[in-house]
Amino acid sequence: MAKKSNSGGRQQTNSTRHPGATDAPRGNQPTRNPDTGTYETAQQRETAVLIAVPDKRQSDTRTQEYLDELEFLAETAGVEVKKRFVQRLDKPDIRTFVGEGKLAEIKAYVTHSGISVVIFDDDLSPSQLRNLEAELMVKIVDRSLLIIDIFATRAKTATARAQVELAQYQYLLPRLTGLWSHLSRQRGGGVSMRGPGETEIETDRRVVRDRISLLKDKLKDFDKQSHTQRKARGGVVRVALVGYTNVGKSTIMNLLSRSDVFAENKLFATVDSTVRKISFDNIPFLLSDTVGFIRKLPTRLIESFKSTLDEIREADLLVHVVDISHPSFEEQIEVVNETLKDIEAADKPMLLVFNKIDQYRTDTETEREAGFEGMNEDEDAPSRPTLAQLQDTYMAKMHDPVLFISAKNRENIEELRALLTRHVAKIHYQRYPNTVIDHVDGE
Ligand SMILES: Nc1nc2c(ncn2[C@@H]2O[C@H](COP(=O)(O)OP(=O)(O)OP(=O)(O)O)[C@@H](O)[C@H]2O)c(=O)[nH]1
Ligand SMILES: [Mg+2]
Repeated sequence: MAKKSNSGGRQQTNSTRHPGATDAPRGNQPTRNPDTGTYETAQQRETAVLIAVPDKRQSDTRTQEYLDELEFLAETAGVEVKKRFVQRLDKPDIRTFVGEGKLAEIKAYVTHSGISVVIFDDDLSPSQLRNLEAELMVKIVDRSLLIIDIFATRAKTATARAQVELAQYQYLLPRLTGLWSHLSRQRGGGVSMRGPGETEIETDRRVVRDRISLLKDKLKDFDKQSHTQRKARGGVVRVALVGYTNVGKSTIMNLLSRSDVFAENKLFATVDSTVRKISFDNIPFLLSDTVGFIRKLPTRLIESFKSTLDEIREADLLVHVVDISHPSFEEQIEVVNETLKDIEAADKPMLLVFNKIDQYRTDTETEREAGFEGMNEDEDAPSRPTLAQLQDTYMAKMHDPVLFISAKNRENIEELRALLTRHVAKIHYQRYPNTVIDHVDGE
């Protein structure tokens, strides 16, 4: 991202690129790539520090897990993380989020190491953002902005792009300061357009508000179109793959539909939803791959992604994919269930698919691989059970059907296909009781 920048090759992440920025290239003479139309510079990746302010109850392990995720997000956005700062506070500082002493420590490091971005694992208020920018004199990025930025680089369809742009402008509106004042030029009006006595910032706010209502109208049109499209699909059973980001949804989609949806080891590889028509045992159904969830997903983003989330809301069956190899997989399940509640899709029939069993390691296995077996014996952290133990626990405690697979090694994929067929067939024949059945598996 630092290498390729639509906004003209200044060294910056998308995090600083507000929607619609059209600055001319300057700085270290970027060259324009004729194929992509973007500007490229020989500059190095941007460097960042991460800041977490957990409350006193949060364990160190948990704090580091959250920071691992934040670092993964930062890397996905093309930023290299150099250091993490943690300050335990019952309540973040109202003015600068971290306390005075910690801020001085961060500032010394940032200045000394030439850090260009400071990333917070929480959302900052507009005034905290301004104060921190003034104190640290580098770009300040909070969790929402980081996620919105990644979405912005990933959105491909017109709908997803409009949804992201809406989220960007909604984020920007309360944070407009003098920095953004050149936005007003984009309306083409310049000074003469302004009413008497109006400040530049007020003009900018108006520009942004106009843009927000335009985007909302545009999205309403898209909604109407997709509503018509969905009607045209008739009563075909609809299945949606849901889950935390990076758990393997797109990989499973590709396996089941033999299609070629973009999957990679980055967060939010999929932002647009993809729908494929599949037929198992002569029963057709639609399978959609959807945007992954994450903890503290900005509510604005959820709201503006309404059209994409409709795919989940209108599904007959959800396939909840979990990455069993992730240390926080149980919390991830919770986050997904909570988000499903938020979008009013929690009451749907669900299959729970634990993926990446090939990558699952118990503590002993991890230690053996790292060559220091037994070293962890007296730590109070609960040890990880074996896969067989986990399987037993989950089969017993979940009322949803459960399956353990490896999409990578194609393990238990036939079982997944059979389970899906059974459930799709059940819904299909409830809907069309008079259809002749060629062959239906089980149940
Ligand atoms: N080891 C292992 N890796 C897997 C497996 N399934 C998928 N992956 C990898 O996990 C990463 C994420 O896979 P995706 O299919 O992009 O995940 P996703 O859930 O669609 O992710 P988002 O679209 O970002 O929400 C990729 O690098 C996959 O190759 C598996 O069974 N085992
Ligand atoms: Mg995906």
